[in-house]
Amino acid sequence: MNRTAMRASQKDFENSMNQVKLLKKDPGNEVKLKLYALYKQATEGPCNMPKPGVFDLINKAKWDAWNALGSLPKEAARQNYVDLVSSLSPSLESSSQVEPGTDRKSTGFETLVVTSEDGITKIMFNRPKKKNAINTEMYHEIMRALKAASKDDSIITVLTGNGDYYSSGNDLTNFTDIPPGGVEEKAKNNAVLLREFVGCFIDFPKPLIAVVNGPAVGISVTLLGLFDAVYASDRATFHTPFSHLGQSPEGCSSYTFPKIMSPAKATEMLIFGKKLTAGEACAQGLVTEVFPDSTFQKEVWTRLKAFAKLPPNALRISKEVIRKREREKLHAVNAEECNVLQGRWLSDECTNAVVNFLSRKSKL
Ligand SMILES: CCCC/C=C/CC(=O)SCCNC(=O)CCNC(=O)[C@H](O)C(C)(C)COP(=O)(O)OP(=O)(O)OC[C@H]1O[C@@H](n2cnc3c(N)ncnc32)[C@H](O)[C@@H]1OP(=O)(O)O
Repeated sequence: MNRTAMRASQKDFENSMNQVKLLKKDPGNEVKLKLYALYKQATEGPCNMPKPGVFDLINKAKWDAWNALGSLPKEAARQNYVDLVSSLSPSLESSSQVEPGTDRKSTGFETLVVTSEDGITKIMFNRPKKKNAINTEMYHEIMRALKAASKDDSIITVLTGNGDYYSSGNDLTNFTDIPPGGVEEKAKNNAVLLREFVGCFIDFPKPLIAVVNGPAVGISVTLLGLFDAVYASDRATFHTPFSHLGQSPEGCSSYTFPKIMSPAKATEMLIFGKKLTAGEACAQGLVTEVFPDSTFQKEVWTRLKAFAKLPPNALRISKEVIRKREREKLHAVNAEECNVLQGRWLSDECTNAVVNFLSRKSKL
């Protein structure tokens, strides 16, 4: 039978709504918008909402999708919804076969896989399909994982990424869910979150090691200045395109990078957005050592396991001796950077860059 013959019953429609809730594999924004629009059309008829403002990106996209359905009859929208959900069945079937560690809830985290073994707590960014972009939930989960790791019985803590990226930095959709207080409140909330987040790295008491498995962007790069060692695959790149995004440096990089790599080299990266290869980042002191990608995991984890057998108190105390003089200064730098960024996030330069990325007009 031709399913487009507008025969979907209310029961079919309800079944499809339930199926959507069971989808474990994210069908992507385009499909989610279509589902939203068809649902609204099927239940309420043609779009009857006032058009949201240009900066209210998510609600604007929803409104556009619904409005685009024009005067499509409710029954047709209901049928189209049922057909669309049934076309997603491959992702329904495969949801139970998702490999461990790929976008699946693990040890109480939605965006991370956190494991503890051989004296090493590994915190792995786990949004590979989004290049491990750090959304608001992930900022909170990383803080929670770091706090737990600082108290657990592991000797060292490692951050790494699942998939081909280490992390593409701040999830640019973080700028889109505008609270009732408007964009000013959003910028303030983000500044508070960022300050607390970076503070967890400044204060982390055990050796903290980055295993940079692939490209790193934005905040995932700047934070490396607060790590105790950084091991990188030769596939990794290091990119801080803040000016391109109308933003300014964070993660204490305005202080750590000029110290690590000289003010002139830091300027090329932080102001002009020069992307470094792993070899260049190593030559400039940001990366401890680079390994061929083919042997990266094996060589790095062998080394880390050996580190984790060292006397834990000696490791902690040595870290404290090395870092304690700088801690107060780093907190002050962090506060200032967040303050400056709060202003940047309200600028036209930043808004345009985010809108261009989200509307697929630009990429790094
Ligand atoms: C609240 C605290 C704020 C702290 C501020 C920190 C500042 C920063 O971190 S600035 C850096 C921000 N990051 C970016 O500007 C990167 C943007 N992403 C890209 O330019 C590209 O995605 C890429 C070069 C990283 C990868 O390009 P590629 O062609 O290989 O893959 P895509 O198809 O673009 O990506 C797959 C998928 O992932 C989504 N995505 C990737 N990165 C981000 C991101 N940073 N924010 C939001 N979404 C991201 C991308 O949109 C794709 O999604 P769909 O499959 O749904 O289209």
